[in-house]
Amino acid sequence: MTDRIAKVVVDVPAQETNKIYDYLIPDQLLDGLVPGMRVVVPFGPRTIMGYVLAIHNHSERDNLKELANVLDVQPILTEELIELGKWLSEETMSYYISSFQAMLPQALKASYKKSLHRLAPIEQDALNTLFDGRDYIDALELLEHVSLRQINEAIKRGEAEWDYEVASKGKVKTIQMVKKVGTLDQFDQYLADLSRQSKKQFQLVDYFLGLEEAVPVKEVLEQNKTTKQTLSKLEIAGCITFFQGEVYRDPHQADRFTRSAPLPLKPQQKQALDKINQALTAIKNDVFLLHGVTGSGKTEVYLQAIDTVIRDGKQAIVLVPEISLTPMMVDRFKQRFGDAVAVMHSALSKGERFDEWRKVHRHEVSVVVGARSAIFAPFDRLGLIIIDEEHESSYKQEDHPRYHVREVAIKRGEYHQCPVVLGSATPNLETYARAKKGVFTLIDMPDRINDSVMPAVSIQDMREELHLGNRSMFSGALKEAIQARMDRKEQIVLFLNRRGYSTFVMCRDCGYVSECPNCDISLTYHQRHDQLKCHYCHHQEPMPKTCPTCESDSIRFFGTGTEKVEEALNQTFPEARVIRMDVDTTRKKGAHERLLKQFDNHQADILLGTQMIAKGLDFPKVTLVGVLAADGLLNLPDFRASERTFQLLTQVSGRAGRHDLLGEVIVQTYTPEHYSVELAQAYDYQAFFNQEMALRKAYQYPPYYFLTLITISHEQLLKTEEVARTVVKLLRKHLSDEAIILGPSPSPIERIKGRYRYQCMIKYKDEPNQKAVLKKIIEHYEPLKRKENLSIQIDLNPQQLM
Ligand SMILES: Nc1ncnc2c1ncn2[C@@H]1O[C@H](COP(=O)(O)OP(=O)(O)OP(=O)(O)O)[C@@H](O)[C@H]1O
Ligand SMILES: [Zn+2]
Ligand SMILES: [Zn+2]
Repeated sequence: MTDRIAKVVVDVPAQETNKIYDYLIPDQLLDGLVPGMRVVVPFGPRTIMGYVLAIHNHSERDNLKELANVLDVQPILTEELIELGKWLSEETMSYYISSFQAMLPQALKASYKKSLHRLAPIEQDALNTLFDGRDYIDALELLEHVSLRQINEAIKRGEAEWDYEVASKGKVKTIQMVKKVGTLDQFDQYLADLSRQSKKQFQLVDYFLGLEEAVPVKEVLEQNKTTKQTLSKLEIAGCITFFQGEVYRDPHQADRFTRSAPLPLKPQQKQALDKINQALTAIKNDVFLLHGVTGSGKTEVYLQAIDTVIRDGKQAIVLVPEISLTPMMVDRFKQRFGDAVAVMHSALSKGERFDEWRKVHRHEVSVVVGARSAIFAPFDRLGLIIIDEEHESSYKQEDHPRYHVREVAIKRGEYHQCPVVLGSATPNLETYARAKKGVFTLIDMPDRINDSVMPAVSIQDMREELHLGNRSMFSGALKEAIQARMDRKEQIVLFLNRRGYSTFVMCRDCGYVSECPNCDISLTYHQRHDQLKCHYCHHQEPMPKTCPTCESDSIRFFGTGTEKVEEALNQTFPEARVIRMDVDTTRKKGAHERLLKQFDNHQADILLGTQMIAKGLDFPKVTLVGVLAADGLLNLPDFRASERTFQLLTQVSGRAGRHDLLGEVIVQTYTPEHYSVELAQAYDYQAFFNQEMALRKAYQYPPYYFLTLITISHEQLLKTEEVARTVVKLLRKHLSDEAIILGPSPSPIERIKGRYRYQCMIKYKDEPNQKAVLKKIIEHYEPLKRKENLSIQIDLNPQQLM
C-alpha cells in the first residue's frame, strides 16, 4: 500500500488546533510530496497553509479530506528541523505552528486572499451586476459596494461561496537575462543575411560566440555599447534567447571586500583552536566555553575554526547579538570567506532576508553569520556552531516560542555531532557554573593581543560631585578627560544605559536605593498608590518622603535620556562634534552603518549612545570611554541586575585603547561601593562570579533554582488579580511542596496598552510535573481567553522579568 496520509500542522495558532492533522494525498501529488513542504489544506470553511511533518500509510480516522495543493518544489524544513520544531514546542510550551514559523523567514509565511465565487446567476441585482462576467470578486472590492447581509443571502441561496486563496509571500527577484542558443552556422547565416553589415553586429556575434554562460541583458548592452533593439535582431534570427533569471538581493556584495588571510596565532589562540579542532576531527559534540577578555582575539579563533569546517565540506553557524552585528563584524567574515557567507539580521529587508535564507537552503554558502533566528539555518552537514557574546539577553526570544538560542544550539550540536563554542569576556553566570562543573569545557584566553593592558577604570562618586556643588551630568574628572581628548584629537565614547525605565527611587545625596527585604532586588515605584512594591513577592511600603539613611529630601526617580545628554554636551563642549546613536537616530535603514562610518572617519569626536555601542566596536582612536550612570542598570527590578551591570561595564571598557594608544575608562555612579562596579573596575570575573553565586544561593535564584514566570493580563484590574490568585492557588495545590511559589504581584510594567498585568513566579529544583500542571491551567482558562481576551503567558527560564 502506498503512503498517502500526510501529517500536517495548520496555520492557526490556537490551543484547540495545536495538533497534527491527517490529510489524504490526492493522486496527482503522490509523487512530489515529501515531509517539510508547505501545503494548502481545507480547514473548516476555509483553505489555509500547513506544514507536512510526515507521510504515513494509515490514519486513525476515516473520512479524511484531501490536500488541496503544494506550495514548494523542495522541502523547506529538513527532517532534523521538523524534529527540532516539535521539540521546541514541547520545551517552550508553544504552538507547533509558532515554532515552525519562527524557524523560517517571514517571506515564507502564507498570505491569504478571500474572494466571492459565483456558482449560479445571482438574484440580487446589485451583486449580480458587480460580477459583470467575472466568476471571482475580491472580498475588499466586494464590501465597498454591497452589504455583508446581501452576500450572506446569496451564499444561503447557493448562488455563491467564499473562496480562500493561499499564496506564499516570498517573491523571487528576477532580471532579464540572455544566453546563446544558436549554432556557429546560425550565427554565420545571420551575418550573411544582414542587408548591411555593421561593425556593431560583428562585435555582438563575436561576443556571443565567446560566451558560454547566461548574462544579464543590461551587462551585454553596457559592454557592447549597443541597444536592446540591435540585440533583438539576434534573437529573431534564433541565435540568442531572452529569459527571466533569478537573482539575489545582496546587501553585502562580496566583490567589494578584499580577502584577508589567517593571522599567525598567539599561543593562547592556538591552544584554544587546537581544542576546538580536536573536537572537530573527533566529530564530538563538545560544548566549549571560550572565556576570553575583550580584545583577546576570539574572533580570529572562530574564523580559523570555521576554515577547518569548510575544508571538511561542512557548514558553520555563527551567532552574534543583533546590536553587535555591525558592518565591522560582517566585514571580517566576508573578508575571510567571501561568497561562502550568508548574513541574516533584522536590518535587512524581507526580500533580502529571504534571499540569504535561500542561499543557505540551496547550500550555496557554508557559513551563516546572523542574529538569533540564524540558529535555524537549514544546513544539512553542520560542523560547528558559534555563539559570540553568549551572555547577551537578546539570545532569548521574548515571544512565542520563548526559546534560548544556547539550548537550541546544543540540541543541533547533538544531532550533527558537532562542537558548539560559546564565547564571551563575561560569560553568563549559569553558563560559567556549568563549565566549572565540567558539563562544558572551559577554554581561557586571559590576555589581550599584543599584551596591551586593559584600560584603567576610575570610578567617580556622583554623590561627592553633588556635595561639591556640581549638579551637571558630568563629573569634574570626566569633563577634564573629555577636554584632554579633544585637545589631542583623539576620540571618546560615552555610554548611557537606558534600557528599562526609571521607576526605581534613589537618594542623590547618599545613593540609597529602596530594596525588597526578601528578594534582593530594588523596589518599583507605583504611582497609582504612591507605593513602592516588590514585583516578585508582593512586599510593599509607602514611598519615603526623605531618605531613610541620610534624611535628605533629594530622594526621587532616576533617569535621563540621550537627547538631554547631547544638549548638555553641546553646552559644555561647544566645539565637540557629537554623534548620537540610539533607537531614534538609527531607525532608518543603513543609519547605523552610516553613523559608525562617520565616527570611524573621525568626522566626530564623541560617540554618544545606548546599549548598541557597547559591543563589538573597534576604533583605534578611541582612548576614553565614559559611563554616565552605572546605576540605571544596577537598579532594575531584576535579580540579574548586578550581573548585567558587571557585563556591561566590562564590555564598554573593552572599547577603549584596543590599539597603540592607551585607553582610559571613567564610570560615574551613586553606588561606587557596589561589588559589580568595583569588580568590573578590577576586571575580576572570578571574584564577581564567586560573590554573585553566593547571593544566588542565598536568595534561591538560578543556577541553584530554575524559574518559571507566569504573566496574566486582562483589561480589568479585578479580573487580572482574581485569575492570578487562582493560578497561584492551583500551583500550590498541584506542584510539590519543594516548589516555591511567589506572588501574585503586579508586573514591573503594570499596564501595557490598556491591559493590567500580574505575575507569579515558580522557583524549583526538580518539578517533573510542572508542564502538565501549567498545561491544565491554560486549558482551564481557554474559554475566558477566547471570550474576554484574557492572556496567560508562561516563560520557562525567563531572562526578562518585566
Ligand atoms: N594572532 C593575531 N595577531 C595579530 N593581531 C590579531 C591576532 N588575533 C587578533 N588580532 C587583532 O586583535 C584585535 C582584537 O581581536 P578580536 O576582535 O578578535 O578580539 P575579541 O576577543 O573578539 O574582542 P571583543 O570580545 O572585544 O570583540 C583585532 O583588531 C584583531 O584583528
Ligand atoms: Zn540618602
Ligand atoms: Zn520581594
